[in-house]
Amino acid sequence: MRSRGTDLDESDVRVRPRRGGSRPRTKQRPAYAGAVEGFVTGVNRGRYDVLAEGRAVIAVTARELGRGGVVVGDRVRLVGDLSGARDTLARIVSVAERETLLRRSSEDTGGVERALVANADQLVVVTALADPEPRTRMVDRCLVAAFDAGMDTLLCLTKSDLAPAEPFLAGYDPLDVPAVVTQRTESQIVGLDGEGGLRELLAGRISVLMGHSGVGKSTLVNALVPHAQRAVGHVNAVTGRGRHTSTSAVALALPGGGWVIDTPGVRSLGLGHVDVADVIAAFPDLAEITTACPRGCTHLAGAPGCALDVALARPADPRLAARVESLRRLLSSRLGEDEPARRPEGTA
Ligand SMILES: Nc1nc2c(ncn2[C@@H]2O[C@H](COP(=O)(O)OP(=O)(O)OP(=O)(O)O)[C@@H](O)[C@H]2O)c(=O)[nH]1
Repeated sequence: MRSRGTDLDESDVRVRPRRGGSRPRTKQRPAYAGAVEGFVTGVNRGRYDVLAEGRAVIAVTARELGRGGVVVGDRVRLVGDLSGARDTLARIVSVAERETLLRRSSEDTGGVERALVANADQLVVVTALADPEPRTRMVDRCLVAAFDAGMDTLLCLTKSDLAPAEPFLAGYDPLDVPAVVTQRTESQIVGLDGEGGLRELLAGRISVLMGHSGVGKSTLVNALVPHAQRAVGHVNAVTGRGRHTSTSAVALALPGGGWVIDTPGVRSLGLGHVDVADVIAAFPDLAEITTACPRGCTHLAGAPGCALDVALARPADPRLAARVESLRRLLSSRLGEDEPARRPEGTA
């Protein structure tokens, strides 16, 4: 897996250039003797929820780590009071190198980039088949963010009692994105248990759940994680939208091992940071074709000299055309925001 993001280790923090000297750094740097490892499960106004030595600890960060340097999913080292007792604080002194990093930009054209979740290996895009209507463009954009982050993807289609999944799934078949379909009944959630069910697909992994408000994400999380008590909202009958009852990303331990990281209902996901090559790398057959493209090729339909067009012009694998078309849909979803921002419910 690709490595990204902070590659601080314990000995990198607290090291300041020696005044008047530029002696090369040696291994004998100040280290935090006795620092213990922890896993960041939540971030709230500069305070971090960390699981360390089996206890839930609240921590702040060492000044050297800067603002926003630690996100949910980070593996950190901690010093200070690790008792987890009320009114005690530990201190995060280093952040381990990240295996993946899910990010968003403030805009599609660049803008401020923000780390969202570290070290997750799977992005689960949760979409209702109806109420609210599925939004392909937003799903595509979530997939692009996942591929950029080096994460696997999974589509979770909820509310199959309201609409069939097949028409929606047909659009993703060429991309080979796996999918699971769920439906809540009075007594259970169909698609959760058993072979190929959501529980199995999440087992032992660190999965980020992302989806619009009202798609039924909290309903799933509550079923997956006993005692999660994620607030379940109501979809407004007029707007078809939920109420953003979840407010910040939080990592919840799955009973059988693994984590789900529940994120607040996404409104927009700026993709200005995304490198096209990272997205294409998720499709090795197409990536190979694009090695023949001119430098800086956008790989969109009609891009001058794009090797994908050349490949399409030859009689080839009948699936290729569908794959190229779907990849191009993903790539063009990067351009322009998801939808014009709508006012949150209840505001004038
Ligand atoms: N018909 C139907 N309704 C469902 C299903 N799953 C959840 N719902 C309902 O959809 C509404 C929204 O569910 P939530 O679980 O709160 O959705 P959410 O995505 O977490 O929304 P936020 O908390 O606003 O982020 C609730 O009224 C649920 O009872 C389903 O499979 N079928």
